[in-house]
Amino acid sequence: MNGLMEISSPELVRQARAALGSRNLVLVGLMGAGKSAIGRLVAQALSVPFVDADHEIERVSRMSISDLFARYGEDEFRALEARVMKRLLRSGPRVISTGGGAYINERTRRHIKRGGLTVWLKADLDVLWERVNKRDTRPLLKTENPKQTLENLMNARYPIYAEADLTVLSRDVRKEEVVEDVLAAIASTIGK
Ligand SMILES: Nc1ncnc2c1ncn2[C@@H]1O[C@H](COP(=O)(O)OP(=O)(O)OP(=O)(O)O)[C@@H](O)[C@H]1O
Ligand SMILES: O=C(O)C1=C[C@@H](O)[C@@H](O)[C@H](O)C1
Ligand SMILES: [Mg+2]
Repeated sequence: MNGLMEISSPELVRQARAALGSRNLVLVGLMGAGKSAIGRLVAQALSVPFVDADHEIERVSRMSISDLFARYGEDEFRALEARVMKRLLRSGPRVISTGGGAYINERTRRHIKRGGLTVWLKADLDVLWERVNKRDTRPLLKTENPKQTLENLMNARYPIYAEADLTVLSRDVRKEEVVEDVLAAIASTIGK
């Protein structure tokens, strides 16, 4: 979906935009949750800039995420991710879609908590699997049983994603519906 999205309620957009103020909206969650796809649409609805942290990491390193993992390993990737996130969080408002492991890393999570309003896009295993099994660009899923790996990641990570300020269910419905749920969740923080 690349065209302009139909948001049913301009009032909802207005409330969400007012609630966000100058903060960054930071989307967290597992691979396939829709952080990139939904984040782009939420930014468009709110008329604020959108940044995808994975793309930003690829841009500054001039390498793909897969190559970064293969050449330098996960620890180096996480250190780079933490630096990029810290910089992205310095000014707002914008919508920042994180990589799936960003919020799990303690250092990066600290930066995020300081600099943004966080939304966990939560999805169940089958929805995630349906979405991620079409591409093999995710280094952590290059295992013998990637669906099992995804389930293990869910079990390990869901308690940490649950620390996010807001949770929205990313389910098998039109993206616009999930976008509206995100806007409603942001709007609900007004005055808090
Ligand atoms: N509500 C939805 N309905 C249908 N498809 C969706 C929905 N949300 C996301 N998708 C699709 O699922 C796929 C994965 O989504 P996306 O790339 O946004 O996930 P992500 O959370 O950014 O994952 P990663 O952490 O790997 O970057 C994309 O092809 C996207 O278009
Ligand atoms: O869940 C994860 O740890 C990752 C998710 C992707 O967004 C990338 O940031 C990378 O593949 C690692
Ligand atoms: Mg993404």
